[in-house]
Amino acid sequence: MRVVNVEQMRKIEERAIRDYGIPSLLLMENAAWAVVEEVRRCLAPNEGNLSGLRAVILAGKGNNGGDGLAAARHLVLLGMDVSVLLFAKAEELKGDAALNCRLFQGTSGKLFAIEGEKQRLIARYALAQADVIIDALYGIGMRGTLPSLIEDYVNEVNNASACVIAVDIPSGVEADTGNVYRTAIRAQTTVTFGLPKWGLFLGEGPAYCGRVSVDPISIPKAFLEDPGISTYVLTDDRIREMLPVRELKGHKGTHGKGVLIAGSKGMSGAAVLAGRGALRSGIGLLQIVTPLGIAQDVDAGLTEATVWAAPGVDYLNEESWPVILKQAEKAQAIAIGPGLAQNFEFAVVLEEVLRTMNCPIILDADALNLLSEDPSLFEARNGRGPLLLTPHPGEMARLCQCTVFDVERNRLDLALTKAAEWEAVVVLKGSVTIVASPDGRAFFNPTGNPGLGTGGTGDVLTGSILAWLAQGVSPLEAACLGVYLHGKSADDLAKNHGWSGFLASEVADQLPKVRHSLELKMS
Ligand SMILES: NC(=O)C1=CN([C@@H]2O[C@H](COP(=O)(O)OP(=O)(O)OC[C@H]3O[C@@H](n4cnc5c(N)ncnc54)[C@H](O)[C@@H]3O)[C@@H](O)[C@H]2O)[C@H](O)CC1
Ligand SMILES: [K+]
Repeated sequence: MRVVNVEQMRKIEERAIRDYGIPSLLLMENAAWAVVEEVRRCLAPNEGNLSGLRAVILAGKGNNGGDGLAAARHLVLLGMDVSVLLFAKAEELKGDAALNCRLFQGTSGKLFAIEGEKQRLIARYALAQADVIIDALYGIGMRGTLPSLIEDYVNEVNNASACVIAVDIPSGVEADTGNVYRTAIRAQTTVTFGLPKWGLFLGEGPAYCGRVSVDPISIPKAFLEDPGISTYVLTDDRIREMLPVRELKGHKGTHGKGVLIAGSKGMSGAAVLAGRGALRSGIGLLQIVTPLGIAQDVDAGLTEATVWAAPGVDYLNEESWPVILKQAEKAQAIAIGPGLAQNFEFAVVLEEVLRTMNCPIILDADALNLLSEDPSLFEARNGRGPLLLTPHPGEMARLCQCTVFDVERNRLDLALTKAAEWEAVVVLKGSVTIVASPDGRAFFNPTGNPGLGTGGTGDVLTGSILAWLAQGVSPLEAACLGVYLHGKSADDLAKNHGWSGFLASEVADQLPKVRHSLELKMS
């Protein structure tokens, strides 16, 4: 599914109204129904009866407020006790929002125009008693900081015990950047219209929007699938299309051979975990090249891989090249970096691999650090074959010679710019990992949870991407499959363990089950 910025959403809305001829009031009505559905899901998922329950709608003066007022009217008709806190004078509202305000005023619902401190007690009481609070203060029209009066109410909503539903985007979250300047509504669910907005996946947006539900509000599919929009969110359906088919007559030769160059003294685990990620992602043959001194440990840690000991003893050095060459020549994909350590002697070998190997190469961890020390290594690749980089924000900052803060504030743009500049698929890791392609496409990954914030999970991811590449998946799709299934494995583990305490090796071991459950839904 595509993900849009404000300009793109406005254009789609305009086309729906102008070219398709759908009245804007109907779009607002459909948006309101989508909110009502979410109220039902939240308060009365089984019997669907909302009668007698209390709803408070915070409405702003724009069309987001109009959506809220239209939803408020439906909720009254469904028997709810409804109060609208309108942060404007009713006369200030325009167009569809003004009409929906008048229609609401014709119901038995209560409308309080909030101006300053006067209605504070009533509003506070209503919020404390509410079963559901609907945030229709600001949508994609919001810029910058919230007015201070509204901020006070936002804080009160965030302290209330009710279920909070945000309309289109939580108020206070900027739709293009996900920036939150001081405070924003913390929603349990965000019902977003047409297509999801960038801000739901960037900056602080993901921490505020809760579960995201997307409603097309009857905008034609052709407008929502505009080929001019090149930012996407990964979904089960899209991932299913990317999964390679396992042929009945397949064997380890046809399932791909991958070479993993990893490990150093004290970090044999990184090689083992990356290897485990690869094997659990279905690679046919995995060969690990690792320094002499730890080869036995790696071998013992991963029975199913073949392990090649290369010079030197604790860290790979210049003399490791012949061993790497021998293995890598027949590989369908190569991954370099997990646990290699900052080892400058290896830079010469890295350069050789980049210069001579045609197959896709993943650079991770310490290989990325070598690249930031010597960016001329990029030139060694010189379009010879696909390149994939898997930096976390710290590694990205070093590669781009900026701060982590700059990376986090600029994730999408930076990932895309650098993917084009480096002619590489960039997997910029984070709570919402971005996979950026040199052709300008970018994918947000919605899976995963804070339980992944533990040593070794990045190594598992690299191994998994290696396996998809070895099985013949394109670099962009291999990266998408890797991050999505890795995150989904963690989400599966979180069902039993919560968001902490599961191990990187368990994430790897969960991968086949997660992949299989997607395949089952396909058949
Ligand atoms: N996309 C669609 O097809 C549909 C969207 N709908 C809803 O409409 C809103 C967007 O409505 P809009 O009127 O353009 O903007 P807002 O409601 O978000 O409010 C803008 C309003 O607020 C003022 N403002 C902006 N920033 C600030 C600030 N920091 N402080 C104070 N005031 C601010 C601005 O000047 C405007 O007056 C969209 O999100 C959907 O919810 C349709 O209803 C259905 C079709
Ligand atoms: K909102």
